[in-house]
Amino acid sequence: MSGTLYGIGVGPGAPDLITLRAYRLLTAAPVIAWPAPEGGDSFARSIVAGCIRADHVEIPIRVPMRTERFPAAEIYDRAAGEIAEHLDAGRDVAVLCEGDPFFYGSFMYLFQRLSGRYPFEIVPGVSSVMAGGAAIARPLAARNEVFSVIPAPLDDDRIEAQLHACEGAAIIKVGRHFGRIRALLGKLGLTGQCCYAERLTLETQKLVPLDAMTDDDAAPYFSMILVYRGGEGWSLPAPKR
Ligand SMILES: C[C@@]1(CC(=O)O)C2=NC(=C\c3[nH]c(c(CCC(=O)O)c3CC(=O)O)Cc3[nH]c(c(CC(=O)O)c3CCC(=O)O)/C=C3\N/C(=C\2)[C@@H](CCC(=O)O)[C@]3(C)CC(=O)O)/[C@H]1CCC(=O)O
Ligand SMILES: C[S@@+](CC[C@H](N)C(=O)[O-])C[C@H]1O[C@@H](n2cnc3c(N)ncnc32)[C@H](O)[C@@H]1O
Repeated sequence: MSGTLYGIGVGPGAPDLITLRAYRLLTAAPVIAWPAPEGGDSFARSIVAGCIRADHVEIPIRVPMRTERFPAAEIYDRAAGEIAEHLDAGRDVAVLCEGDPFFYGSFMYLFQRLSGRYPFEIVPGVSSVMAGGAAIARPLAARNEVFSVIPAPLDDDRIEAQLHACEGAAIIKVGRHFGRIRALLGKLGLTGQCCYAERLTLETQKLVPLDAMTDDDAAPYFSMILVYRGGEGWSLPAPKR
């Protein structure tokens, strides 16, 4: 009998924000696969490093984080082949993903390649966006408000149109797009209603009102800008720095 493919959300960063199910499955699986950038450590693996044992077989999946799909597609093909060998031998494989696996996560590309052939289970994780609302102590959406998730690599026109159509938003994948996005939010008169949130739930978490930053400030990839226009007059507590 073949093994089961697990897509495991490990949460936004704090090791105790993984679910009981994620913990149970990843400690029971003999094989663990995790994504990482081409030249750096795996954030997903670092979140659960305390649960990984010497007898776990580990499969690193080094993904070129580029806008063109072709290089990543080849890596996913190869990783799917390696995972399939374990599944064929009856071994379960847990694929780690920071946050939730089906929310802008690389697990979906392995799922596409393997789910037709093997039993699978997807374990939802606490997404970074949910950690964002908790960190700024502000409900992300209420009543009939529309909350949007907007990827920063989109062009300004698309982002502006999305912002016009919602009361609240999380602009994710900020990284090198920070200056452009802050300038756009300024043009739209929204800077005063935004909070910049970096490395949420980690010791190094940073929360800064966007109007306390300049367009020249730098942001790492693991950052987002929360935009809040709706709600019923909640006030933003002084952020921890
Ligand atoms: C092109 C670009 C933007 C875009 O999304 O368009 C992009 N990643 C960029 C940068 C970047 N990404 C990461 C770092 C390291 C940060 C650090 O370590 O400090 C950096 C910074 C850097 O490299 O400079 C880490 C990372 N990325 C993802 C995860 C989670 C996961 O894998 O689940 C993790 C954590 C993995 C871990 O656990 O460590 C996931 C995705 N990133 C993707 C693309 C898709 C995969 C590619 C594909 O399949 O084509 C996918 C699956 C998203 C999707 O498909 O929605 C953008 C290019 C630059 C730009 O434009 O700014
Ligand atoms: C490729 S998406 C993956 C999202 C992830 N699957 C989730 O459910 O949160 C990566 C983006 O999520 C956001 N992100 C993930 N973890 C974060 C954290 N700990 N703090 C701030 N933003 C984070 C950033 O905007 C980052 O660019």
